Order: sequence, then structure tokens, then C-alpha cells
Amino acid sequence: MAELAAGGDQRAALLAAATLFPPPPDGARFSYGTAGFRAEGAAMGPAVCRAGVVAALRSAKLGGAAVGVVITASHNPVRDNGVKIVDADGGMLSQDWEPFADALANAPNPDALLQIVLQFAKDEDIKLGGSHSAQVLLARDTRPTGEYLLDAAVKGVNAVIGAVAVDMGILTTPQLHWMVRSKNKGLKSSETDYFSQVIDSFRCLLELVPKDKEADAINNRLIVDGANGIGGLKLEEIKAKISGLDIHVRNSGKGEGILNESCGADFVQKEKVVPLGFGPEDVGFRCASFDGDADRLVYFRIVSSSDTRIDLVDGDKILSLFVLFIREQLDIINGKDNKGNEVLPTRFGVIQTAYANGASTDFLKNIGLEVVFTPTGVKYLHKEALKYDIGIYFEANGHGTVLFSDHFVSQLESLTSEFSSKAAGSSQHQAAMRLLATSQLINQAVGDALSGMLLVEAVLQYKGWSFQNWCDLYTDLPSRQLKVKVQDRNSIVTTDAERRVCQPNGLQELIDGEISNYSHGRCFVRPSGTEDVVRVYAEASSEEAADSLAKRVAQHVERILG
Ligand SMILES: CC(=O)N[C@H]1[C@@H](OP(=O)(O)O)O[C@H](CO)[C@@H](O)[C@@H]1O
Ligand SMILES: [Mg+2]
Repeated sequence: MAELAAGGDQRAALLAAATLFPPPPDGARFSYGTAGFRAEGAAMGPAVCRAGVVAALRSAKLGGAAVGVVITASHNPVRDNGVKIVDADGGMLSQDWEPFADALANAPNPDALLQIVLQFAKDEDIKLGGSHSAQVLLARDTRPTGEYLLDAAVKGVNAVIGAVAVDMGILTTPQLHWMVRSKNKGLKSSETDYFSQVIDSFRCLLELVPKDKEADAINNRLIVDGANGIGGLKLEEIKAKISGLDIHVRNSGKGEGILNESCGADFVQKEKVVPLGFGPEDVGFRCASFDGDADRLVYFRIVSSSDTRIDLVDGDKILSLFVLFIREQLDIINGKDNKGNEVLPTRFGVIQTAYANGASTDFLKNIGLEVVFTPTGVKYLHKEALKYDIGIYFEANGHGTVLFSDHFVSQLESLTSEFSSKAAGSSQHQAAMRLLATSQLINQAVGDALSGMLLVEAVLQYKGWSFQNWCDLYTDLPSRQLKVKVQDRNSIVTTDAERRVCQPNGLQELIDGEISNYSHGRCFVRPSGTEDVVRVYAEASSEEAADSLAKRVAQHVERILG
């Protein structure tokens, strides 16, 4: 073992941390999945402590760049908790480190943990024992187990000698991603800086609303479901500083309501009924809903006080709205120059997953855009979006953002200053400024309900659109999602961005057979990355047909996988 030697102090520190948080005797296995590790909060101590070790080593590997740890279980019930590692660019942990994170979380005892760390450090050429610097920024949501798990994470970070843990407090998940990214880019990175950037760029977009649109300005009353979580609390804190909107927060997290219980973006999007905390006074108004850690956003409208149904605007329609807005700005800028070249040639990428409603994909294709599909999970969507000058992605559940490449932003900056000297106030100048403000407003690290909502509001004002105008972009195809409990969900192997099954043999043929009986039928199955279930999604021309297609396919899955 000599070559694996780390100083005795380093070994002792790792063993001590692992001993403080021994894994549960039932040997529950953790898998990093689509969203980090999640389980019942009280059982998360060991996994969170070990995630702290991973984050500290990741920072050490990256020469001491800040890395983040967020303690949250997002939209899951309040008794659950979880942990996600934020990489130095502000995105999700690099996928090639996930196997190490899994191995560490599942190490059966302190000695095994020590050996895994030493071997990994050797393979990755990370010098242990304090001969490196490392810093980890930590945040948590409002869950009651958060404080205990924060302590576990800090102990994990500190078990890597030389690593510094910085508690950033109770934050939304996207705030911490933003901070990590900003810090490593040498930009201002405090919470106050985050709020100023969001508030200022939103104001700037409102100032750029064409004057004729202001006349028939849309209703400025906006009601927000904070899921009784951190997003509601933060919005309460800053709503008075947000210009042009009359914001009312329900389920703000200050009252008695329980986190995510019958409220929040996941509930609203899946159940399509009025969340708790809303009353007759909210009927007919534009409502937004955040999830428990405020990285998902959907909109809805309550139809009538005698009806629990809502009109839902999901992530797909938010994406479509943003696409129209961005394309319009690009079209304005791209009047051809005198040599017939486009002023600002732009590679614009639109990315969805298989869960995107088929009507949204048709809408995007009909307006001449190509849509790229990736597997479920932000890490895949985000990676694809980074390939473009402007890359936009949204999951149907409301997680998404718009990414602007550094190169494109600097092109926009020079273009705006060129316009401001040659053609100040021209429509081209204004369009370029709108895009710049958009790149400032919308979170460049991860989906962000707060800044996403403000972009929606700015775009609706820009277009002079009511909620109804937005709904009318296209009509969602009826869809149904089911969960099937099976022995081993990972015996399902998929391909083609999870839209087809390649194992077990014969299952895809059965699914195809079912689909062929339905008009506008579409259906796929995949193992969930966050729950021990196989998910079934079906779409068809009526609710009944979508239900029946989903049920029939679920029965095949149940029969074949047991
Ligand atoms: C159908 C669905 O909504 N799946 C969600 C869910 O993943 P699953 O792998 O389906 O469990 O949680 C992920 C993390 O929040 C999110 O990215 C994804 O969209
Ligand atoms: Mg979330």
C-alpha cells in the first residue's frame, strides 16, 4: 500500500468521519441517479458526509476551484432529504465522477471507505494530506433534517485535510449553483449580488417593452405558489423590489403549510388540480408554482371557484414562449448587412426529453426549428444546450433554462455598443439589449424558478400577451404517467433518448403493438433515476385513450419484469 500512502493524519481524519456516520445496517444502496442521493432525511447522514468528501476531492482536483453541495430533496415529501454536488462550472457533478460518488456512498465500513478514497486519489492524481487547496460552498433547503445533514456534509469536507467548508445558509438550489459559477468566474457571487442581478435585468427588460404594448399592458397581478419552501421565502424577501409586478405569495413557507404537500410545481404539473393555499380570490389570475427547492416552474390558472381543475402551462410551453421571444430578437437583429451576411449568425439549439408533450414538439418543428432529444435529467439536457450559441432546454415538469455561450455574449456586447454609437435606440439596438438582459436574468448554471418566472413575465409584457394568448400557442395532447414496481427496474435498458426499449427482448414490440391501436399514440417506459419504479408515459388523442394505453403497457411491464 506504500504508493497509496497519505499522511497518517489524513487517514485518521477520513476514518473518523466515516465512523461518525456509519451506513445503516440494512445496507440500503445509493445511486447518484438523475438528482444526486435521496432517501428519508434521517437516514441520509452517511451519504451526505461522503458527498462532502467527494466535493472536497473534486475541488482539490480542480486546483481549489469552488465546488458546491446542496442539501435538498426538491419536490419530494418533507421527511425526505438528499444531496447534490455542484461542479465548478455551476452545473451538475461531472458524470465521470458519479461511480466514485456511488462507491463511496455505499462503502460498507470506514476501512473500505478509506481504501476507495486512497485508490481514487491515486488514479486521479490528487495529492492528499493538505498539499492542495479545496473549498466547498454548502447550502440547504428548509427541511427539518437540513441542519443535521449540513453538519454531516461539513464533517465530510473537513475530513479532506486542507479543504474549507463555507456554509452559505438556506438557499434555493439555483442560487447555490449561481454562486459557485460566479465565484469561479471571478464575478460577484453573494446572495445580494444574485438578487441585484435578477432585479436589475428584469427592470431592464421591462424598460425595453415596446411603447405600443404598454398601452394594453397585461394584468400585473401575479400569484405564486411557493410550495411552503425556500422559493416562497426568498420571493417574499425581494418581491417589493421587483418593478412592474404585484406579487402575492401563497404557501410562502412562513405559515403552517407542509413543504410540497398538495402544492408546488410537481403537484400542480402531475395532478393538474388547484394546490392548497389558493382561494376564490385567485380565480382567473395568472399563477406560478415553484417546487420545494425552486428549480422548477410551471404556470396555471384556476378556472372557477367551484372546480378544482386548472389550465396548466408546463415547461414545454414556457420553452415555446422563450423560443418565440428569442427568435424574434434574432430576426430583428439579423437584417442582412450590405454584403448580404447575417449581422449575428446564431446557432440556436432547442432541447427536450421524451416527456415533452408531442404537441409542443410539433409546434417547434412547425415554426422551423429542429429539436434535439436527450435522456431525462438536467445533466443531459444542460450538456447538450452548451453546444450552441443559445441553447434552451426545459423538462415538461418545469426545469429548464436558456444558456448563452461566452463567445456569443461578447459578440452581443460589441454589437450593442456598435449600435449605441451608430443606431442608438433602433429596433436592432433594442433587440440586442433584450438578449443581453435575458442572458443576465436567466440562470446560466441551472434551471431557476425565480429568474425563469421573471423572464416569463417580461416576455408576456413584451408581447402584450394574456395568459390565454400563451395557452393558445398549441393544445397539449392528453397524457398519462404511471409507475410500476418491479423486482429490478434496471433490467430495462433503453435507447434513442429513452424513447425505445432494447432490453428485455420483446418488450418494445409489445409497446409498438399497443401504440398502433391509438390515434396520436405515443408511449415509452424507462427506469426512474430517483425512485425505485419503472415509469410509463403515454399520449393519445383523448384522456381515456392515454389512460388505457398507459395501463396496457404497464401491464406488459409488470408481467415481463415481475
Ligand atoms: C418524469 C419526471 O418528471 N422525471 C423527473 C425525475 O426523474 P426520474 O429519473 O424520472 O425519477 O426527477 C428528476 C430530478 O428532479 C427530473 O429531472 C426528472 O424530470
Ligand atoms: Mg427541484
